[in-house]
Amino acid sequence: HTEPKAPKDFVALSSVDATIIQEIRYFTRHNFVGERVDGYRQPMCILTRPAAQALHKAQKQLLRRGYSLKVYDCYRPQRAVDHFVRWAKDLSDQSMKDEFYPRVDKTRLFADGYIAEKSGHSRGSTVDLTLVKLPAKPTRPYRPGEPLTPCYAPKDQRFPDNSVDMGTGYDCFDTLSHTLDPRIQGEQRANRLLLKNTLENLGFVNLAEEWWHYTFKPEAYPDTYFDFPVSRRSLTGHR
Ligand SMILES: C[C@@H](N)C(=O)N[C@H](C)C(=O)O
Ligand SMILES: [Zn+2]
Repeated sequence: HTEPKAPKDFVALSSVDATIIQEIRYFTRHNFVGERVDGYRQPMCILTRPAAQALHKAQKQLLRRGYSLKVYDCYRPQRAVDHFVRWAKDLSDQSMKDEFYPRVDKTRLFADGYIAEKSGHSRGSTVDLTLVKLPAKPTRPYRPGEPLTPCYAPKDQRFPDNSVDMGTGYDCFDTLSHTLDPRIQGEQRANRLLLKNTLENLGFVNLAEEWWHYTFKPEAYPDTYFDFPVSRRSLTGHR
């Protein structure tokens, strides 16, 4: 049967900037759901062209300072958000709590602003990302069932990530992930601010609850929630 296609101003980020590192977590089982999320057919970053071009500008500035961007999530189909909603209603499934939301009750994740039922990601101009100091270290895959460590533990105890220390891991649903949380100081705060200042200068707006979440403004599709799958095919022969 036919899946919806992306409008033609959506692009693969790799075609605009091949140097930006991609670790698409919802394609893997290493995320708060603990399984591949609906609609992620390939581990790729799709965005509206203006958002991708703005990330390319940010990357050029950061490379000069010895850093690279690394994206964890970009365009997110509505069916993926619906998967999050279904997962959130199933209180018997807390398999990833010990890493991703140890101190937040699962019933609070939407009310506390960590996950949205209508997400900016589905509009195509929102991205979750971090900084990697170059040269990037290799990473190891997550092994389903491995012991989990809280995402706010000291960096050397958290699940290994070749990113700089932002004070918490990605998708750490905790007040410590609030971008300007006063408990985050020193190098961790400086890292958050380097990402924030670089991106805000180029037109991105941060979500105060999450140091990793940015929307490029003005949005090409401020009120359309797309549902084409994350795959090369969604971009071929598109409208
Ligand atoms: C789930 C997390 N990565 C995220 O993107 N949260 C915001 C609030 C969203 O779902 O749009
Ligand atoms: Zn996000």
